[in-house]
This record gives sequence, structure tokens and C-alpha cells, in this order.
Amino acid sequence: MPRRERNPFVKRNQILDLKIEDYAFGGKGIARIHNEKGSFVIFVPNTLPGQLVKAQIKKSSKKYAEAKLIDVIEKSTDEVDVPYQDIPGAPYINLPIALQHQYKKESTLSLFKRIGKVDNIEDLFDEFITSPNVFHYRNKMEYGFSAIGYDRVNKTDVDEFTLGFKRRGVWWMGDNLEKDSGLFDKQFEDNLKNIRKYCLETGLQPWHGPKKEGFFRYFVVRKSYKTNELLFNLVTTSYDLSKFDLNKFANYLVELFGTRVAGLLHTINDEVGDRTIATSGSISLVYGKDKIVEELLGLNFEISMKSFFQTNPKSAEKLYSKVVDYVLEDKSKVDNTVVMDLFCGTGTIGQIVASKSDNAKIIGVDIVASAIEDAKENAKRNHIEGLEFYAADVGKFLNQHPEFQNKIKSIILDPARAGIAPKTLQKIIKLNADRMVYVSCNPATQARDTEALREAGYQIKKISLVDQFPHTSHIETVVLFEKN
Ligand SMILES: C[S@@+](CC[C@H](N)C(=O)[O-])C[C@H]1O[C@@H](n2cnc3c(N)ncnc32)[C@H](O)[C@@H]1O
Repeated sequence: MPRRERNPFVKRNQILDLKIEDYAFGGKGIARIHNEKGSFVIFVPNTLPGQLVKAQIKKSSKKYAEAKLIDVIEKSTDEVDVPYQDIPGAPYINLPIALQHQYKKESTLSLFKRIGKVDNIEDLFDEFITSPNVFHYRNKMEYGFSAIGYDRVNKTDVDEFTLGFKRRGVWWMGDNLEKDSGLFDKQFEDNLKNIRKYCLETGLQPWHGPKKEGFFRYFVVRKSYKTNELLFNLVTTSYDLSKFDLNKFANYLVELFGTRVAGLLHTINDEVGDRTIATSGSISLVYGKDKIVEELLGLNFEISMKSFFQTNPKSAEKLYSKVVDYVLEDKSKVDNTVVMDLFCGTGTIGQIVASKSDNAKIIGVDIVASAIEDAKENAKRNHIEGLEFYAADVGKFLNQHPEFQNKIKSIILDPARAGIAPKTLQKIIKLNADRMVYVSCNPATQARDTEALREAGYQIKKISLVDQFPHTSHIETVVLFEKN
């Protein structure tokens, strides 16, 4: 067998000091190394242009390598100090927001050029929509308990009771959140250390990842910006539950947060997998109520612990307004017609379109049955008529309903991060709509789908970007496609 040629630039697991020169889509810093063979690109996630970093090569090909950040040796001169605790969920918090916007815009548009083959994407650019709150914008957080913590001074792991976020890239190690991270509710996060102390003093054990044992697992909090209430969910295992007084814990939360406490739920989760999600398991109400109400564009939405809801509601209002503007720009393709809201979740966009149009019938489809139940409830609560919701896979739904082909003029698409499955996209194309408004939380898959849509005769008319998650690499896009 011929021997594989060695990469002349890097070796796997090699540790290098790298100067970050550029920013690539998805929050990857770009470093280059040069030698007599030429120059070679290394991507290092969670880094910024101008930083000097220590990183370890994890993957390499002939063209480029990917490395894992070990440490920042020298900050970028662009970085500024912020009064918040550094957490893995906000890797760009030290970069001024205007620069974050610039990097997000340039890297997203370049994807549409490269993957979507839209050469004139800059000419089609409509608006960069900023988040109304740059800090403290989230309405949900999940904190984890861990029996293994991190000693920030000696940079090693220690056995201790922690409550906060995991260390970046280390699934079994927790890191105490001592104060406000700048992303969620300040009063709550400034008090998380008191909740940790309360739990520690019970003598019960936090979850130990490698041993897969312990009592305290997660603490999940949802916030309503309409009412300022907080809804809590404590997740524990069942073992030792008889030794923990849930009512006393609820009283302690009321002592800390007063009338802001909407309710406390308790979830028993005995699954031992590393990827257990915080809300799986059996859930029961300990105190107060199990839902909070949020308002979006004048409509009310009841949110339970498990239901999907936009994480930055103030920015979601601006996102939805943009989607609805694009949909209603040509009202003749909406009024007195059937509009499809595919991947509709809790049906928010369809409800807004229905409330602003004349005699339009909206068909919402989503695969999650509980989201469809919420969608129906919300439409009833808001007294909006003309909506039909179906719990189904979009591809299967369109197979079962060929009668919609050539009857739909406008479609709203808002798929999950994976984008639209190629076969499903072909079924959507077969509907032969004049206009599609495609919302995406992952422009990389949207750029891929753009190529298929272009081949089917759809052209991008406009694109807007919405910065729903400041200080992260995430960006949402709203694209209007029209058939020639
Ligand atoms: C980004 S969310 C949509 C949010 C929605 N527009 C809202 O405002 O509530 C993506 C949705 O796609 C749904 N989904 C994922 N795969 C699906 C499929 N194959 N068929 C139907 N829905 C699907 C998910 O359940 C999720 O609710």
C-alpha cells in the first residue's frame, strides 16, 4: 500500500502558538503558518482576530487543519473589559458589539457566495437587525451541578460542589458561576452562589459525571419579560429524594426572589448518559404555577418548562416583524389564499400573518406534537382565526396532501439547524409557490438549500441578518425568494 503523505505543515496533537488573523463563519478564528512549502490555514474555534493563542491540532487535511483552543496568550487589542463572569456560552463578550456585527455580516454573506453561488449577495443585502438588549437578553438558562470543579488559579480540576456551566469542551467538569454572566437575569445570577450554598449544606451530593452518580443534576430557569417572573425546575435523581425537602427549597427561592417566583417544578431524572438533557424525566409541580406568559408583538404566549420559545424574545419581535414584512410585501399573494407555515413550532409567525391579512388561511406543520398543541392553544387565546395546525413531518404531510400543489402563493419556512432535507425541499418546490420567506438559524445549511432553490427557478430578492444571540457566533437570516 502506498504510504500516506505526511502533512508538511502540522501533525495531529501538535501544540502551537498561533496568531489569529481573520474570522470565519461560525466563530472560527483563522491562523496561517508559512514555510518553504507555502502557507497553510488553521481554524481555531472561539478565538478572535488579533489574539495570540496556544492551540492543539485535532484534524488536518491537505488544505487546512482544525485546532482546539488551549489558552489565550495575548489578548487582541480590540478586546474590552466587561463586568461579567466569563462563560463558554459567550465567547465574544469582550469584543465590542459593532465588531461582532461586522464579522457576522461579512462571514455570513461570504457563505452565500461560496456555497449558495449568489455572486451579487451584497446587492441583495437589506438590513442587519441588532438585538434590542445587547446584555441580559436570554429568557432561559440551564445550570449544571457537578462534583468536579475547576481551580482557576492553578488551572486544574478539584473535588468540589459546583453549580454553573461546564468548562468549555470538558463534559465532566463544572465551573461555579459566582456572578452575572451578562446573558441572563442579573438578580438571579448574582444569587446563584446562594442557591449553591443552600444545596451544599443539605449534605446531598452533586452529580459526578465519570461515576454517573449523585443527587443534584440541573437547575433550569425561565423568565418572562412581560411579567418579570421566574419559573424554576430543579432536576435531581430519585435516590436520596426523601432526604430533600422540596417545599423548604421553594420557600428559600421566595425568600431570595419574592413575588418574582412564578413556580418551582421538580424533575426526577435517573438517566446516566452524558448527554442527558436537563428537562427529560418525570416532572411535577412543587409550588406556584407551571407556566409563564410572554408577549410578542402584542400577542400572548403561555410557555411551559418544555415548550420551545425564542430565547431572546425582544429580538424575536424584530425577527418576526422582518419575516412578516417580507410575507406581506405582496399582499395579493396572501389575502384570500392558503399560506403554508412549514416547521411552524408554536405557530407564532403564522398567527401574526393571519392577524394582519384578509381572509388568509394559514396551514402550520411541525413534527413536535406538543408544539402543535401549544400553537392551537395560543391561537385560541389570541382569538385568531383561519389557522390549521398539523403535527407531522413536513415531507410526509406534503406527500399526503398533493391537493396543495399549484394552489399556494406564499410559503414561510423556518427549519431547525440541519436545514431542509433534500427530498423534502423538492416536495416544497413542487408546491410551485411564487414566494418563499426562509428563516434560518444556520445560514450554512440555508446557503446549501439556496443552490437547490436557484436550480428550481427561485432567486434571492432580499436578505436580512438578525443578531439574536450577541456574544456568540450565532446569527439568524431571513431570505425572500421569488420565482422568476
Ligand atoms: C426554528 S424552529 C421553528 C420555530 C417557529 N417558527 C416558531 O416561531 O415557533 C424549527 C422547527 O422545526 C421542527 N422540525 C424539525 N424537523 C421537522 C420535520 N421533519 N418536519 C416538521 N417539523 C420539523 C422542529 O420541531 C422545530 O419546531
